[in-house]
Amino acid sequence: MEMSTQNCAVCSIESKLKCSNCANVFYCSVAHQKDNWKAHKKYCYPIQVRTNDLFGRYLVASRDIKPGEIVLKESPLICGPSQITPPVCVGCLQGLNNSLSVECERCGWPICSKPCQKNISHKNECDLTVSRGSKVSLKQFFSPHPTYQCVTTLRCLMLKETNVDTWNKLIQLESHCDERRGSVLWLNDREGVAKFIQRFFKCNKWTEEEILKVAGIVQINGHEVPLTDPPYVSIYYFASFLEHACNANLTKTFTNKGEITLWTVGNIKKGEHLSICYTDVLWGTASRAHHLLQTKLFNCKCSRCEDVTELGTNYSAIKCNSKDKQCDGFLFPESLTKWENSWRCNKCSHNAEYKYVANIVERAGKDLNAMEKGNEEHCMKYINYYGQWLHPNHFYLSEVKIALTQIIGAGGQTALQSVSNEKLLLKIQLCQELLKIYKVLASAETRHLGALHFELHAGLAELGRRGAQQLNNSFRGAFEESLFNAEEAIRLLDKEPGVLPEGKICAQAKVNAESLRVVLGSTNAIDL
Ligand SMILES: C[S@@+](CC[C@H](N)C(=O)[O-])C[C@H]1O[C@@H](n2cnc3c(N)ncnc32)[C@H](O)[C@@H]1O
Repeated sequence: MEMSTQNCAVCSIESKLKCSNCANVFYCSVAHQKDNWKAHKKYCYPIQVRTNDLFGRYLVASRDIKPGEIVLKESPLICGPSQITPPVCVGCLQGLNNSLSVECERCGWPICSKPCQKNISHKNECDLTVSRGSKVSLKQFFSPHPTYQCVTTLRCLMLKETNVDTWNKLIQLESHCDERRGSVLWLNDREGVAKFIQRFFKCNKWTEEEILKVAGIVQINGHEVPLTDPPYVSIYYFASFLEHACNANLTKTFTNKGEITLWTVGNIKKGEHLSICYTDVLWGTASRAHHLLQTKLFNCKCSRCEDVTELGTNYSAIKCNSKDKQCDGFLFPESLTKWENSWRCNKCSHNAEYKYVANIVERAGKDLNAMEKGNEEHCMKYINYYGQWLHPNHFYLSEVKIALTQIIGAGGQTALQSVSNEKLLLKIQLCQELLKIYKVLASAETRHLGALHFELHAGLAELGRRGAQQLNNSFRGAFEESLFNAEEAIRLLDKEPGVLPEGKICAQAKVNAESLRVVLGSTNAIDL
């Protein structure tokens, strides 16, 4: 990382001119800035690496950053299959099935088609399998296959021989190898990755310790990339220094080529910590905390985790079960650190045993898992039933409500036309309620927010159409609001790659917004 300096990056003369994009590098003249551009552009981002005891290395903004700005865009150091995955093509990493699979002629690893055999990233496991003396033979494609557990770690280990520069970057990253030792994940890595590599490839190139360190680097720094189904894993260099916050200030997207792009939704001040969310923002605090501790080995102390009401949204709250039936309060954990202790009502101070809370949450979770998510009737039943115990904003109810916003009128504008008025208004109301919650909880979660804005836009456009048919004057307002929401969807989803559903939603929103502008007779098109 280039350090902030007052000396010209080319001739070392003291200088006040600094690169306006990254604010990290100084030049004595425009000529020297131009001379250095080729070398500098790889690092020209408004970020600086800092270190403290709590986070280890982390990134801060090196200047004020405006909404929509790209803060970092970089190619991966390495890509490979997820550790737990059914067999995927070892070339392009796409999912396979019995009819879409051939074997690499040299090593037998499954590929989707002959050209993938020559994919350079496959050469690692291919060469090692050839020197092992017998081919891989995989016959089932539906459940996670143990042989795949080692592939990405193996590809990282091979960098030491094949690409020393990349290896030197990778090996600097956090592995938590000491803290992980003895944990369930570490024991699994020892058997399924370290011992497996040594046994399967009949190879002693690396010690168990070396393999476990690299397996740790993959687990701590790997990003799940949704460009394939199932997603694959990539490790990036600078992006690995980003700290986690459940209400992060950066949005992460991937380009069609697999680069990571990190950008801002709101304003960020110079010196402010830059963060992404390592876990699922739709989960309640207890699940997020558990996941972060198990997989990334830290306790999150962000403002959302430090508040049992989750920033006033009551996202984990349960209805009070006091004998006094009049109480319309909600139960929250008494202790921030121990959600398994008793819960207390925010109105009548009634104390509920954790057993009572756990029982409701467990049942609601199991029923949600077992439920057919695309079924409108099941979703309605779930909301009515669990609405008896859970806060209306509770994470399980919110998840089902998100599904409902997509199910009602699914299939485009013509499908929405056959939806009853009551259902149409429900779709609109749910979108508005959910947007209110998630703008507070996770304002950088642009995929969810963008999709909700799109559904709201669609609902309002249909409301406008019905109003116009009945010569009801309110239709113009509905169309205007619909256009606003289409524009919001575009703003939030514009950096999504075209291959992902969100990229397709964005493309549709652009078409719809144009039609709405025509309907409204507006010529003041916004910048897209
Ligand atoms: C992807 S790495 C981030 C870079 C890392 N700090 C380093 O020095 O390489 C993830 C690790 O950073 C630390 N970390 C990230 N966010 C944190 C947070 N909000 N609180 C405490 N530790 C955090 C944890 O040790 C976590 O396992």
